[in-house]
Amino acid sequence: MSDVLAVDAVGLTKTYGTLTAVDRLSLQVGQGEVYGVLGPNGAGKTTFLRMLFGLIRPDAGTLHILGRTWDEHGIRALDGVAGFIESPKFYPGLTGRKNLQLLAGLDGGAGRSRIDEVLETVDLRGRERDKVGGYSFGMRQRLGVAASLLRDPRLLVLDEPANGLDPAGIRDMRALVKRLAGSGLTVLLSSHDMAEVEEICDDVTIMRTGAVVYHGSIAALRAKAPEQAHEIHTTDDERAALLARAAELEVTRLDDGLAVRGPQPQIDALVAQLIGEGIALRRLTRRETPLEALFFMLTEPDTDPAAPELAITGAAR
Ligand SMILES: Nc1ncnc2c1ncn2[C@@H]1O[C@H](COP(=O)(O)OP(=O)(O)OP(=O)(O)O)[C@@H](O)[C@H]1O
Repeated sequence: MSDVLAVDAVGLTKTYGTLTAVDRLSLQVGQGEVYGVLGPNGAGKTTFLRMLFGLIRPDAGTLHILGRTWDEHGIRALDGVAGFIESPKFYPGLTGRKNLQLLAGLDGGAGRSRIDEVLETVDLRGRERDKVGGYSFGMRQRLGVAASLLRDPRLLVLDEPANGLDPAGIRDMRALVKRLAGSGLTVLLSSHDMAEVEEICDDVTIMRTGAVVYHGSIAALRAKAPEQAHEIHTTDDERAALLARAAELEVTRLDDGLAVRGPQPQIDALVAQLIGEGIALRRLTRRETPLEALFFMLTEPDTDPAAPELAITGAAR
């Protein structure tokens, strides 16, 4: 595999008036990696991808894509790159296959011979002769991936590919991205969903209001995550809270019930103790996963990502 980075952004900045949509973003994606750019709405993910696709120009910073830059290479900066921003657009009155034929033609025709193969890859064989207007949203997203694959890219860029899909659509899209990643393709995807990035990506950059609050591997992020929190509802939440605190669990009173955070064996012991004390357990459910909890800590407006307990800011590679 070549040493050239798939994406090498340094100090990338984009402002709109007084708003800094992307603030000195630096990130490096190696070839063969599956890289997530994660952040809540408005974090600057799409703005970054727009700069990557040359749809807008950065105000500052440099961006190399497979070793090329927009300034030096123009549209050739996208050689070997494919993907889509927001949702892919197709002619609804034409079939999936016809749409792909048209796109392959626009791209110089090279992809025509790949149409069957890419339809197979995205699981649309059997539906390729149906009009796209009758496709589900998930099928259209997968057709968008098929259209990207026609170019036989080395780098696939996907902007929130599972956004707006139903649970089955999300499952299919994640499985597709994982299959593509497993084939050695470099994938850069944006998402607001920690669980999605955790499932698919090796490395992640987490953004909040334009700035990077974490860079690094999912494994390193996981090591920083707090313990799993559970929500418990009992016949006596007051006493249950006292017992949980005595067991050195972190306790938060909710409008209804308690949130307790701590190691699983201590939670198990608490449950046994509650029952021993004659307090019935009405419900015990897991709250957000530890990584989701960490994501909220890093990105919610009222938290300070530089706080010592979150001391992972600037862990850039
Ligand atoms: N053309 C524009 N003009 C003015 N402000 C813009 C423009 N494009 C983006 N912004 C602002 O830049 C910020 C970052 O937007 P961006 O779309 O990149 O965020 P995002 O992380 O992709 O979020 P979302 O998931 O909501 O799309 C937002 O505050 C947005 O309102």
